[in-house]
Amino acid sequence: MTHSSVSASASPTVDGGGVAPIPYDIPSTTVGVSLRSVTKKYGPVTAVENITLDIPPGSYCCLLGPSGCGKTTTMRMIAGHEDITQGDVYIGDLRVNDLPPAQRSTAMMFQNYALFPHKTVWQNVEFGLRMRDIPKPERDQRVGEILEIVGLSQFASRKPAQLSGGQQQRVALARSLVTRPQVLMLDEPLSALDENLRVKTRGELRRLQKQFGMTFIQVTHNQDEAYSLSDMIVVMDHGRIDQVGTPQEIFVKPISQFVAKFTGDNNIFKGTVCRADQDAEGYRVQMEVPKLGTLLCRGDYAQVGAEAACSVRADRVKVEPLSAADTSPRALVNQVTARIVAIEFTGYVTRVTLALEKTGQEVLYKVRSTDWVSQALQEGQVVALSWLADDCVFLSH
Ligand SMILES: Nc1ncnc2c1ncn2[C@@H]1O[C@H](COP(=O)(O)OP(=O)(O)OP(=O)(O)O)[C@@H](O)[C@H]1O
Repeated sequence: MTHSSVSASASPTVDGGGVAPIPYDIPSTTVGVSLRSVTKKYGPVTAVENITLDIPPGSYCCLLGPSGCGKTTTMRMIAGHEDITQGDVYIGDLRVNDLPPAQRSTAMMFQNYALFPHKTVWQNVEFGLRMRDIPKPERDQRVGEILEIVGLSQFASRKPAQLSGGQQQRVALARSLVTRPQVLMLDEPLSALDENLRVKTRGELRRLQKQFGMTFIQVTHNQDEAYSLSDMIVVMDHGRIDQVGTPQEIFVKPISQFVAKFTGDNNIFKGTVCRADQDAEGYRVQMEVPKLGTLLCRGDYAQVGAEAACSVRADRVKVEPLSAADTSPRALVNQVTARIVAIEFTGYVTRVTLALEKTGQEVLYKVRSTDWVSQALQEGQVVALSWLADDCVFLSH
């Protein structure tokens, strides 16, 4: 799983548009990470349960899930800061279960950056190289280069307290990268930043990861962050992996109620599979939803009689006045009446909450604000709510 990485002469840009190759050969290699049936127990608590996962070399992987689902424990086992109760961890082709962190070619960037407050930016970045007894001329060269890449050369003699949150974050990143790890792990690296800076900094992180071509593994509980950064998202729940996929796959095709709830504004309907017909694109599934009737959705596999659910994204539902709704039998599939209970203008998008007339279940509708205004619908109004079977995703559990 090893491949050679970058070495080029173009100048790096931190603020520029394109992704410039880094000007020297760090890291010389990058590798992937594999977990094989990995379990971690703390006494009676199972923090991570039987996880198998392959993170390809050079990818940006986010471990996404709610607090306590086992993300940090998983990352710490890869980095060697936590013993593995069962299973194997490989970095590249090397089984690392028994290797101390310093011998794993990994680096970890912590949530609070863990910078030395009394050392300058330069000294903070240089620290790891000193610990490795790298001679001074090489230290100077490597620290100088990495500070240039992260755009901090002019701040080299400042102390961390004299920097903004985003700049401190970049010092921490430079300090992790300067040791030339093959895999970089980042524990909620953006959580200390305010919203604007978070968005800007995540763009920088992604750009640097591409520049270096190095495997990044990041822990986050923020789905926007995972969507914007990742090549690969691993959604975790209660110590297990629920779904692995690209951001688009997770967004468009969640496989479980948990993923659908956690990763987006999805409307979920629970019921029983009453019919499943296979065609070229998978399964066309009919679900019987108590008090609501039959809904049609799409899935990769469904078993008749199984209790399951289906989900439709808030931006894929259609809302229209009852008088305008098509009442032909075909159009009545996935069409229900609902009352508008709340309208929330959030700028570009308006979020509309509706209560289904038959069940009272609340459903979210997200619409471009300009479109909403032209629809001229009011709170309290009863409307027709519908969605296409192709936009409705079958959730097996
Ligand atoms: N040292 C420990 N001793 C006992 N239980 C632990 C220990 N560390 C973690 N746990 C438990 O293991 C589970 C997973 O914790 P972990 O920190 O990996 O979750 P997380 O998804 O990273 O959460 P967060 O987003 O809050 O950091 C939790 O139930 C936690 O309480």
